[in-house]
Amino acid sequence: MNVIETRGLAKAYGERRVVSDFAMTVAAGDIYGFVGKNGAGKSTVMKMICGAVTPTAGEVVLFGAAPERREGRGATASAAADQVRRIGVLIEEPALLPNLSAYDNLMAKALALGIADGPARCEEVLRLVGLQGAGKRKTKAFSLGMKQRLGLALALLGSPDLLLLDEPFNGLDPEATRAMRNLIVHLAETFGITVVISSHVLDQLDRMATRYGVIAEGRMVREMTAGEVAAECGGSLRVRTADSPRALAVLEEAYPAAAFRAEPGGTIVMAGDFDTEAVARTLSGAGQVVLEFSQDHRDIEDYFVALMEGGATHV
Ligand SMILES: Nc1ncnc2c1ncn2[C@@H]1O[C@H](COP(=O)(O)OP(=O)(O)OP(=O)(O)O)[C@@H](O)[C@H]1O
Repeated sequence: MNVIETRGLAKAYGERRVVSDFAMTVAAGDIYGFVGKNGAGKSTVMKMICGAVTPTAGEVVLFGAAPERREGRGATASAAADQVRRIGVLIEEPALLPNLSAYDNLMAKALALGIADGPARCEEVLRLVGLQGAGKRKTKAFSLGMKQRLGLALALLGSPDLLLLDEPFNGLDPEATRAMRNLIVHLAETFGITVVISSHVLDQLDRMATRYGVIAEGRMVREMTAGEVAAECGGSLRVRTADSPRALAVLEEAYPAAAFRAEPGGTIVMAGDFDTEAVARTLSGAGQVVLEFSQDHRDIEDYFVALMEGGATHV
């Protein structure tokens, strides 16, 4: 089931279009890395998904059904509210009451949400985010990392099925970043929560995301699985020999699991990272004269920057 599907989503502020014809699909259980340059429109999209910003055009289908389709037009507003209640949101800095303790901040929201077992739930989410020892402290004394964790606790209070996290690693040191990442993965794996994370910290996303969406100038450039990113980022070996069809046959036999592509001009491209000497030995052992040989390494940063710039994406 798709937890989020946006169709033709658009937002303009006055004359300025910041999101246009935006199509995004997030499946249940995804940890979806939402990637784009500053100002590309990530926060605006997330705010439209959770109902904080009204789209200029298009629709957001949540949990497999647009409210009016599921409930009939009369009940649209309450159905939409039900859907929004299933979303936990951490967008920008969490709005904390500085003179209240972490626990009281949580209790204030628990009361507003009408959560039945408020005190127990507040203790539970404090424990989940590793703040059980700091519940009584006023939040004005919290470090940025603690504030972010408390923001996540607030987002978790209503037991959401979907978490929208906008730059959750912002301002965190490496240790706090790792703790936040482990926590997000734990939440996804233990409770089956679907997570959308916008972040510039690509190496963190690389360790957790199962799917990606890349936004540039308010438009979806591409969505892909982590496997596709790995395959496309994993580098490639380019080989040109005097007898390309024969060399291809030799390599396919020697590397049955590898993916090959033959380019015009006789160059063979093997997707992945290889022991170049072993490949060269295989070819020369089969009597093939190697004319050109190069290993191309791409990293995830280069790959996403190219996508965000609208550049080439293939090996
Ligand atoms: N309320 C608003 N009024 C006018 N313009 C806005 C408003 N909110 C956002 N924008 C503009 O919309 C564009 C997209 O902003 P948005 O915050 O969605 O981008 P982003 O990808 O989240 O960027 P960042 O990575 O810097 O957070 C920006 O140019 C921003 O200035």
